[in-house]
Amino acid sequence: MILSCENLGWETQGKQIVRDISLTVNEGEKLGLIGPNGSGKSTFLRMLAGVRKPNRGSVYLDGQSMTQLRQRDIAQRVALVEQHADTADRISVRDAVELGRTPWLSALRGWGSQDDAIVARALTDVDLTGFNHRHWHTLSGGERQRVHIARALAQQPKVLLLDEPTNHLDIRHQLSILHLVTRLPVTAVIALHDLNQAMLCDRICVLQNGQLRAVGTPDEILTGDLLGEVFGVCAHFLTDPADQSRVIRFHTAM
Ligand SMILES: Nc1ncnc2c1ncn2[C@@H]1O[C@H](COP(=O)(O)OP(=O)(O)OP(=O)(O)O)[C@@H](O)[C@H]1O
Repeated sequence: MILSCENLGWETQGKQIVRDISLTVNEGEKLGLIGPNGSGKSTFLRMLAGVRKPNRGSVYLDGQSMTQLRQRDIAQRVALVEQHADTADRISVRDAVELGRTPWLSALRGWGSQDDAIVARALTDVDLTGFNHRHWHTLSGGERQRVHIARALAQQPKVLLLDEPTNHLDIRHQLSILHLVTRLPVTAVIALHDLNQAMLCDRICVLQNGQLRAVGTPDEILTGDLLGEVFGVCAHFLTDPADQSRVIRFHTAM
């Protein structure tokens, strides 16, 4: 599914938080979303998900404006994992992930064995097999993060929007979630603070003060000049002898 937006903007209290963003994310593409704290990444993702109504511009799914789609139609197509997502205390892990199936259920189409299999698969994908009956409030931060990702996977969306999906995870789970997402047959936008992880994406989009500063391949975008201008750091590029990939080391700017 192609996700696009035109002249997207949101302002509050007279302050323009996201301004005039036009962008197309191609079918199956993984787009990394980077930018300093407060640059508008979460706000932009929420508008792409249809959760925050833009003040200006529109979001399109395969060319159809989101405003023409019912909430249920959007939920069958788009899943969002928010940065500080919470859920009711008494819910079990299994129940939380089953919520991902809600957009697909109706009076005519009740819960079936196929839904059980999808939920079980989602739990396996995030390495939470055996957590079915654990209560949400007993989970660690990283386990909660993985439950939210499993809920989004169980939704079987065509567009997956992830807001810093790795921020609570240990390094093994960071890598496994990123590799899982990059292999999924979905169009994805992933907000990331780890710029080395952002290099796994097909393209990277840089936000600065709510504006689209640049978009392109990791090699085009992650240059010393741009990182200096946007993040105010000095970047040095090394080569990993294991696979010849580029690694960025950061230093405070003088
Ligand atoms: N409801 C709101 N009312 C007032 N200001 C808001 C609101 N939502 C967001 N902002 C402001 O808009 C700016 C962008 O916020 P946003 O959360 O989108 O940034 P971000 O790039 O995701 O930041 P971070 O990297 O810190 O997560 C911030 O300065 C934030 O304080």
